[in-house]
Amino acid sequence: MTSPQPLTDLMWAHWKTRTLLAAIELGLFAELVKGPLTVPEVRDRLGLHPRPVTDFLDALVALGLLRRHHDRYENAPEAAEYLDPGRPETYLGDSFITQCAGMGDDLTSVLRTGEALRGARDGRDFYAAVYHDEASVRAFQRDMTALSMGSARAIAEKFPWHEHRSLVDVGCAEGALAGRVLLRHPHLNAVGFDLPAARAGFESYTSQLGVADRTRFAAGDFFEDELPAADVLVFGHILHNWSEPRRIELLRKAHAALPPGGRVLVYETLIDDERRRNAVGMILSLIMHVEVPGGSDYTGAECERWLRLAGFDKIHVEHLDGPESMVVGVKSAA
Ligand SMILES: C[S@@+](CC[C@H](N)C(=O)[O-])C[C@H]1O[C@@H](n2cnc3c(N)ncnc32)[C@H](O)[C@@H]1O
Repeated sequence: MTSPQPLTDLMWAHWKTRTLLAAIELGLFAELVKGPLTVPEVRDRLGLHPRPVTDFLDALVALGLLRRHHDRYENAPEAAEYLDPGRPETYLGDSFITQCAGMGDDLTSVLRTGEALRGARDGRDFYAAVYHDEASVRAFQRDMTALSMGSARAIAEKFPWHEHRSLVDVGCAEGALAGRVLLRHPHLNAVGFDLPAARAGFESYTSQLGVADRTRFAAGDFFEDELPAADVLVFGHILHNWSEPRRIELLRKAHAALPPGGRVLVYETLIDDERRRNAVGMILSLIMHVEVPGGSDYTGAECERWLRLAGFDKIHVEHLDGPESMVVGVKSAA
């Protein structure tokens, strides 16, 4: 006899996420930022029905998202840092709404038809659709910042930045990676390279962080234009948007833009080489199939092969944070 628990765990995992989504949609965490509240206060402020509200709040306590002292509820530290919309630098609430509410409903049809959401044919269609106005560009960028923050902090610590003076964050979005690294390493300068629509977000984010005097935004299309030169070129969550030949093309461009001794750094939700353990990596790969045909996540070994084809050596793979890892390669002197 086997236990049904691996299956029922998945069912409860869905409900745990659903409960969190309801709290985000209702504005609960934002309300608790103002101070601890009792059940009747939460009920009144959010306009909730009295019957389910105590179970709702205590379920969030059990999930570790709220804390209860006597009859008052407050945000747990993780909720205070990542679910407070007043902290856009780390806010993950919008990511939960875009990643979890509704989008996965299309997975079955994508698996049947191979057609991506909104009929996108490749990453270009995807970004053209997502960047339809300034507000949606900013929402996408904030999402990226929140999702990449763990990796950005880990890269600021683990990469040998003291050996280099400059970096280009290729497909920088708001510049979360460049911002974190520059805050930690005052000797560095950075260029954020992205489509023109990303400029306003990048410039506002880096000036909020106080690193604008050491950053510059370069507008361009990484398939049409050369990449700016620097000691280190970073690709964060870039390669998984594109087909394999496109990935190799970008890495070859990076090789051309680096000086001898320069490094390329690819960070991504890398799938483990055996394709057995990093479920998040494989699920994110499914999300790529939903969003952009040709897009998918990949293993460290696959990335290492592309880096070698592009001319890099001394390649290593290193874990960063949660399900994310980086692959680093060196451009050796000819
Ligand atoms: C998935 S986001 C990753 C953002 C950031 N590197 C991170 O890890 O959070 C991909 C980025 O690539 C940019 N991008 C997409 N197509 C591009 C192109 N053809 N040329 C330059 N940037 C592009 C997008 O605008 C977006 O900012």
